[in-house]
Amino acid sequence: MSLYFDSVAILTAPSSGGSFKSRIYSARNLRVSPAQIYALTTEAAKWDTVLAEVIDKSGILALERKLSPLLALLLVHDLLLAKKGIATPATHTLRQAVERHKARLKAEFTKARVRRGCATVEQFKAAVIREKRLADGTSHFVYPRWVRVNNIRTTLEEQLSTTFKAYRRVESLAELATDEERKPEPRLFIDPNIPDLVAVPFGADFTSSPAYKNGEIILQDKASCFPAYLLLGDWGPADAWEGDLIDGCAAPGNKTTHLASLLAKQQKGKSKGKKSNQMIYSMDASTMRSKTLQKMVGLAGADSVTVLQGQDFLALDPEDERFEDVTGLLLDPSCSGSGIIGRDDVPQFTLPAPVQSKGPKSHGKKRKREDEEAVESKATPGIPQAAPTDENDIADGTIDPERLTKLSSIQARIVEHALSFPNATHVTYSTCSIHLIENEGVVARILNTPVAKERGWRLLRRDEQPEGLRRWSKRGVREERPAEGETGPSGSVDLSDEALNACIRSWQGDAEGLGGFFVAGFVRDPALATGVPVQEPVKHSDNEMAEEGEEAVSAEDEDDEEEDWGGFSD
Ligand SMILES: C[S@@+](CC[C@H](N)C(=O)[O-])C[C@H]1O[C@@H](n2cnc3c(N)ncnc32)[C@H](O)[C@@H]1O
Repeated sequence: MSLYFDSVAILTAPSSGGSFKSRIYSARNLRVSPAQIYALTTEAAKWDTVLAEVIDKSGILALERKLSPLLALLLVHDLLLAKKGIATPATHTLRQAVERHKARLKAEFTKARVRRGCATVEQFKAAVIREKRLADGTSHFVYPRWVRVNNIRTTLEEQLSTTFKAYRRVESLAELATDEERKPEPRLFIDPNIPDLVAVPFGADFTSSPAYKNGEIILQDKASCFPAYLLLGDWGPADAWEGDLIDGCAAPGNKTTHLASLLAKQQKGKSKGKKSNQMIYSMDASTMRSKTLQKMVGLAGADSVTVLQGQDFLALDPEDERFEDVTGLLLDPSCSGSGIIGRDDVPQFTLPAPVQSKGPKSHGKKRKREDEEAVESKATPGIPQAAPTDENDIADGTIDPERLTKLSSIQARIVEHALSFPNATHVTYSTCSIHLIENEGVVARILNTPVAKERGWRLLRRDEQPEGLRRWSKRGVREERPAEGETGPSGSVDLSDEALNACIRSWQGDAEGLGGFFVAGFVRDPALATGVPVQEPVKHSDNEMAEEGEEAVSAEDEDDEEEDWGGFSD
């Protein structure tokens, strides 16, 4: 019974953030393999509505008082749908409690299938998934696999005729939705906003394809491609980007290699033989994650990139002569990761109705039964650790307000530091967070800094953005409030409509197939510069950014910073 008791314990434990899978894999005191628990819980979640219906109609909860609704659902799932049936010895009392009613349960399952007009279990499964998606309003969701073509090694045209040769081109993301009745047909959608980006059905696996192994294609979400495109955008071979670049928070390297790919495309059209010596300085404060960055840069063939392993961006001296030609900086610092799909994705089950109590006595009995069930397992979900290949390094995605405030202070400090590079003209700031305090809040704060005013930094307006992003409609927001009945950060920000329109957002759960993301671009406008000199910047120590495994936020000096910023109204 360990599989079922441990699964119940994991499913009913209070949420500690992080993806469901990583919580299982880092759980303590499991008596069965995490893979077994993950397989059972995710499969049973697909069938929950039908299993609840079958259990209710068969009335077994009233007859078998030892079974709780969730335990019954998991056991009945395996009885009806697992190849080997219930995974316990045949003599176990709870297995017997379910198997005693096998004929009745099977009959109810068959009736449920026939009622939906399905001839096979596969058709039934597809129908149930459709039914559930319609019921919870997610029928229009498509989360595809996004694939970026690396212009250093290949071109989109070349990939369309090789890696994607067998793929049929479709005209909308919705056409990529997988119908679980049959194996997904290879289909491909060319993204209209980001050049050289395609989407394919989620199940597509490229990890063993030559194009992936040779760094010709890179698996990178669409929103994660916004920052590099916003920075280097539509500059053409005739007027290619001038100057060097810095990616200050770069591991595992998706945006660095995207910058390199965009530069390579601009260079390709330039006069032959004229080799560019443009540099991209790419760094990460984490030594371990820097190794992944170095590997990814090598695989992408990005010779223009110099990796500064373990380098804290805040400790970089803007006056260092190595950086005197730096004109553009991309900053994608650590954030809460609240926009990442898969955070806190614990399956929510529709359960069979519990047995009605007949007065206070039987209520007491039910409580006792649940308590007994809880002590059957000592399993506790773990706090997941971020892998070096995760774009965001904050592992659990929890939204403690104090932590968000600290994160936003560090984020603002990082962007402020970028604005102080003497020849910088363009800077982008991005997060994969949905929270105002880490996004528009940081922007408001930055625009009010002495360095922004003295040097004439302002937001890159929507009408100045690269063509593909100008057409992107999701823009900055002025206010954040938790949904009714939920708790979470709230606040508002004092930015003009033009400034909010300059900020780019994406959200989980709409038809765009993305997670939550934010990016804003800053440009230096000499006409706005006050010229009032900025005071000597505060020196930051090299180890302000902690190594992996530790808090990525330093709390020092936070109070001083909060004083001169009045961005949030509550
Ligand atoms: C969101 S991830 C970056 C993802 C990366 N831009 C990509 O696209 O693959 C944030 C990274 O910033 C690094 N980081 C945080 N603070 C830093 C600092 N002060 N200097 C350099 N790196 C920092 C973290 O170690 C982490 O790897």
